[in-house]
Amino acid sequence: MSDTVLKDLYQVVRARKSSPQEGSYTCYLFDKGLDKILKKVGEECSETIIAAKNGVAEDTVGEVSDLIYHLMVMLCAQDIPLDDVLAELERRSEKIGNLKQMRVTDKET
Ligand SMILES: N=c1c2ncn([C@@H]3O[C@H](COP(=O)(O)OP(=O)(O)OP(=O)(O)O)[C@@H](O)[C@H]3O)c2ncn1[C@@H]1O[C@H](COP(=O)(O)O)[C@@H](O)[C@H]1O
Repeated sequence: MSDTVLKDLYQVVRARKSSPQEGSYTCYLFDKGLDKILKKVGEECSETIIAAKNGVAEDTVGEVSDLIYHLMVMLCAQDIPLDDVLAELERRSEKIGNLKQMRVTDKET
């Protein structure tokens, strides 16, 4: 899988917002508005939990993918750049990585 798939998905979703297309599910969601988008995020979240609880990996992968797509729609609906989320994850990764490194160093001394 390309590591740009998330960025590509976000770009497609953003393009749907600025230039609506016939038959586009994304445009249908933008037309319905934020409450509908948030309802879908909630539904997909619940379906993800149920799939994970059932323990069928293939179903969980499908539900997580639905959830991520709807999160991308939610971010676009609120004009929040995906890069802000990626930067936050990167910041946490560095911060938590540094903390773990400090703990290892503490144990060694
Ligand atoms: N990743 C997705 C994606 N994941 C899920 N879905 C749609 O999300 C919907 C979720 O299904 P549900 O049964 O929960 O909902 P529904 O009953 O169809 O509709 P609701 O009335 O409940 O909203 C399905 O119609 C799926 O097709 C997606 N639709 C689009 N994308 C991506 O968005 C791009 C643009 O899609 P369009 O906007 O449709 O051109 C596509 O190329 C994909 O990359």
